[in-house]
Amino acid sequence: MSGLTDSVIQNQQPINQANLPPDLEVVNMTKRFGAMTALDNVSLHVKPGTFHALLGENGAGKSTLVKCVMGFYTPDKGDVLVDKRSRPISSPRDAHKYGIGMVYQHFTSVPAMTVAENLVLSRYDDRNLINWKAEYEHLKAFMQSAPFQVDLDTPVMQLAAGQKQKLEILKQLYLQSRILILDEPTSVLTPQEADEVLGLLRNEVQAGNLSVLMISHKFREVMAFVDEVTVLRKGQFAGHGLVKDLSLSDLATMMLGERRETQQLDKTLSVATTPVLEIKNIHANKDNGLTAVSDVNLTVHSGEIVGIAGVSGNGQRELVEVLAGQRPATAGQILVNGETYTATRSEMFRYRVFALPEEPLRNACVPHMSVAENLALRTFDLPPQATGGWLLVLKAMREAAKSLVDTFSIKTPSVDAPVGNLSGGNVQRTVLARELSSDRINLLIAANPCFGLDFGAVEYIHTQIVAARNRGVAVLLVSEDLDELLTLGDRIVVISEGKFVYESAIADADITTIGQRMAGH
Ligand SMILES: Nc1ncnc2c1ncn2[C@@H]1O[C@H](COP(=O)(O)OP(=O)(O)OP(=O)(O)O)[C@@H](O)[C@H]1O
Repeated sequence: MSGLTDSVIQNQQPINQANLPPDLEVVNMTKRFGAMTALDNVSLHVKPGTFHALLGENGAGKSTLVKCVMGFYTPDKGDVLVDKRSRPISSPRDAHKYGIGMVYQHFTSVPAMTVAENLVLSRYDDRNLINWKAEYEHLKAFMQSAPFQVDLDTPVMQLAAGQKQKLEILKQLYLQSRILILDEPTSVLTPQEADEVLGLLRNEVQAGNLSVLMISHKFREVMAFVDEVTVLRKGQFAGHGLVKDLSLSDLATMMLGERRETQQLDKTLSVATTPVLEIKNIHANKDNGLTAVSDVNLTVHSGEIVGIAGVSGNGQRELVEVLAGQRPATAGQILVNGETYTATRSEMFRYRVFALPEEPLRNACVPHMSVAENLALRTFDLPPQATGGWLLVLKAMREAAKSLVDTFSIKTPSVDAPVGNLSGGNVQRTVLARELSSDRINLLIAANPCFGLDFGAVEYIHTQIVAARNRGVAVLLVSEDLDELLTLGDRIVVISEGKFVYESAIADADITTIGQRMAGH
């Protein structure tokens, strides 16, 4: 456990046994989507005042289970018991009545509104008239007594990811939820932010104020903060236990059903000399017109992975958007293969630039279109798919998709299923399959490519990125996961307040200095 974790956990308060959170049980729950059984007779028990993790590979049924508890889905069979009594829950509003609240993987706050406005908006009461002055005083008092603080007057769009996640948790505390369900709460946080948020939650659990049920893919966090785990595999219950009795390899075996060796990443020795991407004096603004990126310069060569480290909200997202043609640069120049590049679709095709963006379902997919159509988004107007009549095009598209689904192990009922129905990890694999499968790739820009993925998928994606690099692809890897950058990168750059403030070959990188630069020192 880190020093930070220790200090956060030590602050214990006496437990009020009489006022513990409710007992939550899921009993024999089954949920089908058409012919597909997403959840098959699964039971789970979150005891009052415990920190419980729900583990499983991508597509194991974790989100489906918690969505049934929250009333988003109606299970085909099974019960939710709160304090040992079966409760009808058909909406999050019902769940709230029983003290159950959920923090989602993606932020749900309204970006243009302030923290205070978002908190008031999150309430379930139907008051038409809001007495803002009284409300604001109430919010100030709430914030002072909350385990962590976020400035009430800041518009949400100006908050860094860590603060946004804290706001999502604060919303639930404000709503007086006693059982908090968290869907991968730390995916958008740095390790330090994650330790802080989980440590604060752990304090609340130990004080008997909260129970937590957390979906997680991060073994480190499970080992450090969690009391009990329930594991799902392919929609079925695969195991349960106390974390103190389980090793990492026990957890992995429960998840996968078999013992399995970890893969080695074989980076070939390469001397990177041919510049592929040149970023020259680039400036860019945030949505609100304030400076996001200020005078950054960087060259990425063929056969190298350059990692950009930084605390989220320091300009990395805007920089990637400029490189992906989703945001204009306000000054500066980008070259690819020595020629001016403005990231239009035709230039991306001509210069063979591929992008793995953050939040792929929103930024790189059309959710209601099928897996096959989404896989073909880059190539539908090119041969062989674009030759012949429409029926032939569709056939070619489905054939190409089937082969990609196989190669990239995408779990989908068929290539005709809407991509929006896939689990988060499988959406990510779909985008990855589309972007990485081309042998024409020259430059890969990846932003947090392993967000929300199980450890098997993470390993797979890392292997694919390194393989691309070994083939001579230039890779710009933006990640909030420092370990990922140190494992994959050849060089590392730190971005802070929109500027590059540190650069080093990975072999010579000094972790303490990187941490200090990330924190703006
Ligand atoms: N609305 C839906 N319609 C059809 N199938 C669905 C729907 N939601 C989920 N599924 C399927 O149910 C299965 C379980 O998905 P679920 O999202 O619960 O997995 P998960 O364990 O949360 O995965 P991940 O870690 O990738 O988020 C998957 O095969 C998914 O494709």
